[in-house]
Amino acid sequence: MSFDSKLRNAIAINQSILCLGLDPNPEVMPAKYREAYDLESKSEAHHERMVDCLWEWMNFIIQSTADLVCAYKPTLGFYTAMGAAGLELLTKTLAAIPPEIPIILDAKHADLNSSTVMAKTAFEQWGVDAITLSPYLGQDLAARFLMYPDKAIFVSCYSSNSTAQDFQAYPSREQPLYLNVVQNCQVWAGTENLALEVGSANPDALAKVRSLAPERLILARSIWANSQATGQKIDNLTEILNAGLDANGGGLILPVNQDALTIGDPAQLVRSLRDEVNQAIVATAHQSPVCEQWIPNVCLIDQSGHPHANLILQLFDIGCITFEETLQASGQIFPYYIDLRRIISNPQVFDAVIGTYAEILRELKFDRIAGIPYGSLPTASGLALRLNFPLIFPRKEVKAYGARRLIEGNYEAGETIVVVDDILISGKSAIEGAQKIESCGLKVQDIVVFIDHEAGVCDRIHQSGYSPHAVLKISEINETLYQSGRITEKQFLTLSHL
Ligand SMILES: O=P(O)(O)OC[C@H]1O[C@H](OP(=O)(O)OP(=O)(O)O)[C@H](O)[C@@H]1O
Ligand SMILES: O=C(O)c1cc(=O)[nH]c(=O)[nH]1
Repeated sequence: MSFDSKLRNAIAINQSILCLGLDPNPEVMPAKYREAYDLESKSEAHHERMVDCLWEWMNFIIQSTADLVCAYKPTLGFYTAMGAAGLELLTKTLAAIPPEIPIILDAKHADLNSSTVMAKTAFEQWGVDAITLSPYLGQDLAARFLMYPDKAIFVSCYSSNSTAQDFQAYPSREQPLYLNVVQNCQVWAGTENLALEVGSANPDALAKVRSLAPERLILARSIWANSQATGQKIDNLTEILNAGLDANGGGLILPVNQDALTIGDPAQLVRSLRDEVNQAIVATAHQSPVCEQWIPNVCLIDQSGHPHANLILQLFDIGCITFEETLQASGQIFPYYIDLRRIISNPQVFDAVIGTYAEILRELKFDRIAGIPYGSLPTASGLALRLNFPLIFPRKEVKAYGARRLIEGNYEAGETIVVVDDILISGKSAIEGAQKIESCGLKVQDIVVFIDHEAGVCDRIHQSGYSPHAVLKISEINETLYQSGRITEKQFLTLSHL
């Protein structure tokens, strides 16, 4: 089962968004295990027994809390620090975790050279479901771990450590590096495979990350830093929930105070925290409709969200929608430009876009796929390979040399062709392409595009005798970008007045 499904199930079954660290730190070992541990530690030869003491402790924590948390998070450093015996302890601890509870290995891995083997060991040998990574090696590092479609990475984007401010807040409060990290890794992978880790007792950073990544899972850390002692209550729980929850009241994992590891009855502490958090979530959810109904001129994110919201944001982030006066093929000048040709340079986005076209094509009847040059040729090629259909394309200009063909690729007269284009603006390119195909004895019924620019273009396609299908309407893109804070009100209005 994928990390994403496992986590959702664990949240639902245990009614908990709490994640518990499994850190065998001898310094905070409870007295019950401490005595035996201290005794063993007096002798070098008794190293194995010391590890046994730590395992008994970890196992007790797991057995006490497995019905109260949505994930466990062992910190790799505590285990590797003990050498070979520590790795043995890790293996035993992982094995004690019930298979339905996802494991997030807190490795903060940051070494590119060892990343392939690390991914293999963590995901295949240890069987963990997710791993934390340091972001500064960039997408190359993440890519090694993203080779596993059922697993996930948590990109560590903000730390509560005060001296980390020197880096993460650089160069300015308005455009700090950590938000750059969030924005950048939005295009590395979809929401099922890439989550964010934010360590802060102060909800501000969490809120900023959430506004840039409205759809991502966030693992909050260090929220206990300002709370008074024994860990039963988080001082600013409501603020943290308001800052970190997504528009659907989910998408957030909270840590249990590490005090839970040190006390005699961890179940009681975790249960009372879980109940407190759940009540606060319900109270938070009750507040939202009131805001939505009564605050005028403020666009809040629609609770239901667009099913392709994540993809829309990724398209925006890779520069597919820009706001500059641009000459269109029709000769008109628009104050924006939609450039879907950029998707081919980002494999994750390209793959997701092809998936959305494929859903539509699977419902249609045709013999071959035709792409409209040039913009849609890569997409049509991707679809031909994904759906296992032959590909052709009408040439934009017929060459004065070579085979001088109007249609490239093989076909039989009378076959039905589905036409694939990226965007319908005036509809001219798609209609002319379909007509060229028909002029060679083929039939065209359906034209499938990624974006319908609206303003009557689908009517024109119908009037020319074809059926238009679009993954997205420009108005849906506009709404999603505005609700997520990606575009200003002025830009929203620009795209609204087509
Ligand atoms: O509906 P329309 O008004 O025809 O506009 C949409 C067309 O414009 C773009 O192609 P473009 O002509 O820029 O050529 P390219 O794909 O070769 O870049 C786009 O790829 C569509 O095919
Ligand atoms: O030429 C156009 O009209 C045009 C093409 C395209 O890909 N995007 C856009 O906004 N306009």
